[in-house]
Amino acid sequence: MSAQRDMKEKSPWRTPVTIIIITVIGVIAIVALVTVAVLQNKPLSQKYKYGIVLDAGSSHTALYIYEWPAEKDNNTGRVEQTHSCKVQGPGISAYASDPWKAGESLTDCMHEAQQKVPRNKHEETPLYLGATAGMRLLNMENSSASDQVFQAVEEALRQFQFSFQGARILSGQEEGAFGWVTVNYLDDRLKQGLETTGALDLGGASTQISFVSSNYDGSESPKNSVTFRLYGNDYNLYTHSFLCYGKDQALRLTLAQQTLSGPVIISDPCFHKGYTKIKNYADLYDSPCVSHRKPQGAPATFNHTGTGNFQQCQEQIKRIFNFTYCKYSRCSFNGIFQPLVQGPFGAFSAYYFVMDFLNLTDTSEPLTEVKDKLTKYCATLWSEITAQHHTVKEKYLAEYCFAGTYILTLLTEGYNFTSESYSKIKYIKQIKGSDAGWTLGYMLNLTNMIPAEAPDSPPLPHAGYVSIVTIMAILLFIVFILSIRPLWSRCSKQLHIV
Ligand SMILES: Nc1ccn([C@@H]2O[C@H](COP(=O)(O)OP(=O)(O)OP(=O)(O)O)[C@@H](O)[C@H]2O)c(=O)n1
Ligand SMILES: [Ca+2]
Repeated sequence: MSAQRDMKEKSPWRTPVTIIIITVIGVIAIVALVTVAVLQNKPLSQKYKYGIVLDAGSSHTALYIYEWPAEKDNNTGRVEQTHSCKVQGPGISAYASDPWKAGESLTDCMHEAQQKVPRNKHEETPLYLGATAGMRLLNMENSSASDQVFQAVEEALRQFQFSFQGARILSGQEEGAFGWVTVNYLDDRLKQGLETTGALDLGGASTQISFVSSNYDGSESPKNSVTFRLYGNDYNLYTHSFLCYGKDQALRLTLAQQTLSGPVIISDPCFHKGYTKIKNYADLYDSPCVSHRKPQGAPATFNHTGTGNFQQCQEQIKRIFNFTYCKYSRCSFNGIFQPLVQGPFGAFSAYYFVMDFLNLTDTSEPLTEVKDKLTKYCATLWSEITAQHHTVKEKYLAEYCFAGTYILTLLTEGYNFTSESYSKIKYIKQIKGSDAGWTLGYMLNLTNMIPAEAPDSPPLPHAGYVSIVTIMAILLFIVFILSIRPLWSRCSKQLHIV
């Protein structure tokens, strides 16, 4: 008996030290359990991924850097633009006769990108170049020149450590559709399945309109229809890109119809009174948008003189749209199908630059008032305009009367926006810090960042999961304490005996 008692008393499980150790281990285990629960799905340190897109537009090239958390969480609109760089000089299509310069022009912005993307991420960062209407026109006019420009650009981009994914011309459909994806992604409309926003993009050489129309299924004009399945929602998008109807080419079209007989002086209502400049016929007609209309036997130059009259300018601009034929139920212009515009719209690129300059971005202002203001602006003498805006590039400055009039005419006559639907347009440059344009949508698509189906939502939100594990841990702790209580009381009795 006494030997047995001796053994019991000497058992290591019965010493106060052992009991304290067990208690501490128990507490540590429970704390660890709760910590694991709290950190579940949350990385210890936030790591980022990067993507670079070069937008090789007709008038200029811009580089955009995007950043997103590396964790596989594609369920929120979390890709953000962290940096942009405007390439000095014209768009790459202007280097047709000197292709290597097109490549060289990109290097400054590429060096900037090297600085902005962390060094250890360069190799894994995809780099894309997408070209739009300027290269579309060059490709139509001289495909070998366009190939050479691409070769030069690719060679230049391969010099960098980034993961170069190629340079190509986007179709007008892609340009329109990706602009729409960008706007709706940044507005968090796709993930939540909200009513979408239409996209209006005005470039230098082409212009795009894209929107979802509830009473259009895409069958009437399949080439104007793009279908997407994003986050579990189906979208049937109407989109069209009008080549030659960007701001610069539309100006050529408008001027070309005033120079049919090859006059020496052109009195242009879209330019300010007092504006006068000698221009070359060869330059005006140096574009496939107008080259076929070059007047025979025209002199080398003409004197481009402004008369500053909004009403007459609008008349001239209307004539570049053809409304005479339409084989569909309804058309915008030039025989292109378009359902009635519907819902809110975001208007960006030159829509924004121009209307922002003219202080006409407030679309709650009635259209009649917008027209009145533009009438006054166009009627202002050129000398006054240059005096008021001496910091603005003269080429841009001379064209704002035309550009503003063109925008209003394109929207109301071309796309059939009414006073009411015009008020649903928002002129935008950026949404939540990222530029509106096709580049973000293009990258999201190429990196598969937008899933077709909504991500499986966990049965409980993260907070709910943490609460349940915490409650269970507390219960476990109470049970544990209760179970070691007899040991504690026996232990303290022993201490009393001693
Ligand atoms: N502050 C500015 C900047 C640009 N522009 C005009 O805006 C047009 C260019 O718009 P942009 O969206 O940059 O065109 P690109 O992308 O170069 O052309 P595209 O999309 O047709 O390829 C040009 O006509 C340019 O004169 C302007 O009026 N004011
Ligand atoms: Ca563009």
